Formats: sequence, C-alpha cells, structure tokens
Amino acid sequence: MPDTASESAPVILGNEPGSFPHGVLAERHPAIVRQVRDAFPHDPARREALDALLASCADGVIEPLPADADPTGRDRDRWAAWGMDAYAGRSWYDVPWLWAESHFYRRLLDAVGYFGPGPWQGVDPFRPAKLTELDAPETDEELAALDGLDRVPAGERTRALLHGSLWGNRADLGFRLSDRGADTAGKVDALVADDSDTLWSLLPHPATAAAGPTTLCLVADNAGRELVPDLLLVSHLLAEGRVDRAVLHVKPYPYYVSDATPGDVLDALWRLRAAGGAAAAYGDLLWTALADGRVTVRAHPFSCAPLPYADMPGDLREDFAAATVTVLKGDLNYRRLVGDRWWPPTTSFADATAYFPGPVAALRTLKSDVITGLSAATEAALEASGEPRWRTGGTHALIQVRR
Ligand SMILES: O=P(O)(O)OC[C@@]1(O)O[C@H](CO)[C@@H](O)[C@@H]1O
Repeated sequence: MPDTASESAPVILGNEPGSFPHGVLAERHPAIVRQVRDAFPHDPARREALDALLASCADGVIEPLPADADPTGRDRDRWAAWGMDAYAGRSWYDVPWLWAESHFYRRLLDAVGYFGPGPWQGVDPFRPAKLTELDAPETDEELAALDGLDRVPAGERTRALLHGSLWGNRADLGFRLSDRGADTAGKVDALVADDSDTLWSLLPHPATAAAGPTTLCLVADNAGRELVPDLLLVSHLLAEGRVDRAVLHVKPYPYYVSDATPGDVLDALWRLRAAGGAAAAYGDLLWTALADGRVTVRAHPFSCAPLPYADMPGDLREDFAAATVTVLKGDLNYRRLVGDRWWPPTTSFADATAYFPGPVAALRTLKSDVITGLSAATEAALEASGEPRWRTGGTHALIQVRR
C-alpha cells in the first residue's frame, strides 16, 4: 500500500445525498439496469433478476454472490478476497464507492446470465450501445481526419494522436447516461496538468534514443470512440519506433458500461481496417504486430477488481514492472491508481503513485471528484472559474507522469 498521504485522505463513499457518487448509485445504476432490460428480449427469470437488482439499487443491501455466481467458483473466491464478506449485509451507500460501483456491474452480469450456463452466457449486455457508437457518423469523421495527418510535421502528429487518445476518454457511455450534455459540453483545451514532455522523454524517438527496446503497457478504458484513438496511438508509436512492444490491458468481462474487453479490441480493429485510407494503414500495422507478437492483449481478473492498484497481485505487478512506462487511461483507472480518496488537489501525484512498479502515466478527463498533482495556482484558478463541475463534468483533462 502507498504510505504517507494515501493513508490520511478519507475514502470516498456514496452516502451523501446531492454528491456525485451518491447520484451515480441512486440514478446512474438504475438507468443502466433499465437500458439493459430494454435492449434484450430476456426471459422471465432474467427480467425478474434485473428487477430485483433495480429494487436493491434503490434501498437494498449488498448480498453475497450466489453459489452459482460462476461455473468454476473462482470468481466467487476472488470476490471473497476482495472484501465480499466484509461488505455483505451493508448498504450500497455505506461501503467504499469504488467497491459498490464495481460490485454493481458484477451483479448486473449475474442478473443477465453472463456467467451461464444458458443461452445468455457470454452475451455482453452493453454490446448494442458499444456497436452503435462504433458505427456512428462521428467515428467516420474522426477516422477520415487521419488522412490529413500525414501532411503535418511528425511532432505535431504525435501530439495530435496523444490528445486524441486523451480526449477520447470523454466517450464513456455510462457517463453520458447521467450527463446528457456530455458530448457537447465545451472542453477546456488547457490541461490542468501536462507532463507530456516527461512521457516523451520515456519514449524518445529512436533518432535520439540511447536506451534499448521499449515496452508500453497501455491500460485501456472505454471501447469504441476511446479505444479507436488508443489503438491509433499505439500503432503510431510502433511505426515511429518509439515503442518496440506494447501490452494492451483490457477488462475480462463487460464493466462500467463501455469498458473495453478483448472482443471490443477486435471490433475496433476491424472498424479501422474497414475504414480505408490512413485509418486502415494504422489498423493493418496493428494487425501485423498482434500477429507477430509485438502487441499482446491481456484481460487480467484484477482489471475488474473493486480495489486500488496498490493492492494489485504479483503477476500484474511484474507486467507493469517490465514496462518502460505504463499508461493508464480514464477516470476509473485514475481513481484506482491514486486511490479513490478525498485528496487535497495539491497532493503530489508522484507520492500517491510511489508504490507503482515502474514509470506510470495517467491520461484522463476529469469525471469524478478525485484529483492529485495540481499546482496551488491551478487549483485556485479552477475554484475561481465559476464552473462548479470542473472535477466531474468531463470538460477538463490531464496528463500526469511519474518517472
Ligand atoms: O473510467 P472512465 O470511463 O473514464 O469513467 C468512469 C466514470 O464514468 O464512472 C465513474 C462513475 O460511475 C466515474 O469515475 C467516471 O465518471
């Protein structure tokens, strides 16, 4: 566990009416259940289970995972190790918010029969929404824009692709469920923290590189319009020779509505290759790199754990330790990286991530209250900006790096 600062800041709970976390539990979760119920012709048993989850969201307590929670029982054991016994019987609102949210998605998968056996086994309840987004005209526009990118100087191209991946994090379907204006709300281009120079010093262009082979671990977040620019960035870094190998971490099962799974990686890759033009060239490069082993995809069970990365198991720690740099995408990964706590915003990012086994970077749009690593001047300017939702509205973004 990180020592010093992390122990002192209070863990975020969802029990304060009117707060952002409370709204997620009280409003976003029921909306997600209803969306899933409307999207599939589930049988009566599944519908009953979804209705029970809906009722539980409103006023229920956390129940232990059922005996048939997964065919092997391994996931049940994992949840026991992740705190199930301590939290069963307590209100969703009184346990750590991160834990409650994460467990909600596990219960939802149970309700729809995801872990089977039965006809719904392995059916992603969020797939209709993910595919709609991947097929949206906006995705076409974003991919077509790549055709002009070849003509801009190399440095600008690299920056554009980094920022494409960063701002792609606004494409979060769960977020949009409770914030209908999220797509159109004006983004504030000036980042609240920008350590991108440090990132590039870790991944220098080969022309200036003194060191040996580089491995990038990219811990992905959302599928669709976030994963597509993530893949473009990885492809570009491979093409430029800044990265020799990449490990893409995704979720082993559907999570937080639009989080990317291995199947979503394939959907995004096919989408790129089918787009033609420059997009297809990026896709082809990645395809080859996956086929020859320079890029690998991992779906570690801890990626869906309700815990901070400080509690990661040894094999995941080894993966990150072997990387030249690990880039974590998105808001949830940020919460898990620094700890889902009420940090003073000027808490050092380096201190909060000191436990992480190697250089680490966060690319995140701000969609929850957690924040570290701001200068006092930036914090003061944000507080004075008249925008009360700068922490949660997805309008602001950061690039933070700890070498
Ligand atoms: O990780 P992501 O996709 O950037 O964001 C996940 C998110 O939408 O979910 C949580 C609330 O449910 C918040 O942390 C955040 O707003």
